[in-house]
Amino acid sequence: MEYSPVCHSLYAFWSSPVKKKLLLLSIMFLIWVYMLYSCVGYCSTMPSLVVDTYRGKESSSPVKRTENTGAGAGVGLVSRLLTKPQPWEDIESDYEEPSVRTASRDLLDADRTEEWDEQQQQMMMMRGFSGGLGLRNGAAEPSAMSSFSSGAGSKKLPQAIIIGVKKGGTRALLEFLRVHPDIRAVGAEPHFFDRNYDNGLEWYRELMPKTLEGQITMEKTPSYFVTREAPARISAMSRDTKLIVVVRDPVTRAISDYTQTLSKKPDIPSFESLTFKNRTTGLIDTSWSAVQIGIYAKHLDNWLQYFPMEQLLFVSGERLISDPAGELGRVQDFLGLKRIITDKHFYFNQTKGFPCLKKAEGSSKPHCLGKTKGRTHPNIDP
Ligand SMILES: Nc1ncnc2c1ncn2[C@@H]1O[C@H](COP(=O)(O)OS(=O)(=O)O)[C@@H](OP(=O)(O)O)[C@H]1O
Repeated sequence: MEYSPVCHSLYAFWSSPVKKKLLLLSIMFLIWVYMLYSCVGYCSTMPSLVVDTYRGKESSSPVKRTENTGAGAGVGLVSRLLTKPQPWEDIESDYEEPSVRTASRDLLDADRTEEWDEQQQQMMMMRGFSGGLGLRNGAAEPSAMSSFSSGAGSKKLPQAIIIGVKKGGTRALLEFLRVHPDIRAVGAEPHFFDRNYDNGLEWYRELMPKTLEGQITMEKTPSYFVTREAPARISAMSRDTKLIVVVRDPVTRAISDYTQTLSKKPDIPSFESLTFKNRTTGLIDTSWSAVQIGIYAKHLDNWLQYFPMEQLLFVSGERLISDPAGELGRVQDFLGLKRIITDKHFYFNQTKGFPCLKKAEGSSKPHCLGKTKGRTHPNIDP
């Protein structure tokens, strides 16, 4: 047999117990790194412990809570790196459609400004997050680090969107849906098809959580329903997009909208005086956004120019409260998913006065929506 220096040094290496241990340790280290890599990927689709700790401390403004500056920004970044956006984020939709905004009173403009700041913060955070991880010029170009930290799967444009309506119960629906293992959703409202369209589809896709084969990517932005350009834009992204609209009695919806504004600006005029142009004749001011958003048929017409009725599902905001499992059953059917979310996922919380999840996604504890969902409405003359 021919003498081989390679075989000889390998033999010499293997016969030394210290070197043998070193080799084994290196192999174990490599396996550990591989497992860590896989786990990070897996964890990114798993409930988050990081965020749960602060989520437990109820606050009405999680965005402000975590993502402003200093340590908070750090926690926000880490949580976004390790987890998908969290359920039960109690972000509100204080938008107004532009036409409505012009016609509405100062108070609602101010209201929108406040919300706009909050949304901007959120978006800036998203931009900062993407930028820091290898995005150039807003184009999706994930760096090695981003691929590493966000794990398995790929980011896809949403196949289903909750497009409205504001104050209909959209947050409850999204958070209930997130319990389903085949649904992955963005926690915050991306506002892509109304405010951020110029950022481009790649920017939008980059906001999405990674999904595995067969999983559905979702988002909710209730302002889409009343945005004139939204149907054409969504159709241009994909004509197959499934659209979900949570509708609620338009009068209750208007009061809910008003209550939200009132909570931020207690000095606004009464609901009645904003509703009527002339109280004696009963002439309603349909240009007031709270009324305008509730003219569902008008907005729906716009959607039907681009999508067939079969691609739209109307969820009852009222039944979402009285029979959440029933409504969730309809939604799962519509999305072509197995009915996994059932009665056993919900319980009625007497204190909250609403159905809550026995175990929210991301937690083993029961969870209700935060205090900005389910406000006490002022008494309005029937
Ligand atoms: N389970 C559960 N818990 C709490 N609240 C619930 C729930 N299901 C539906 N709702 C109703 O959701 C209303 C808020 O609607 P949205 O989430 O669409 O609001 S927003 O447009 O995103 O700001 C909110 O309206 P208000 O009661 O006026 O606050 C609730 O009535």
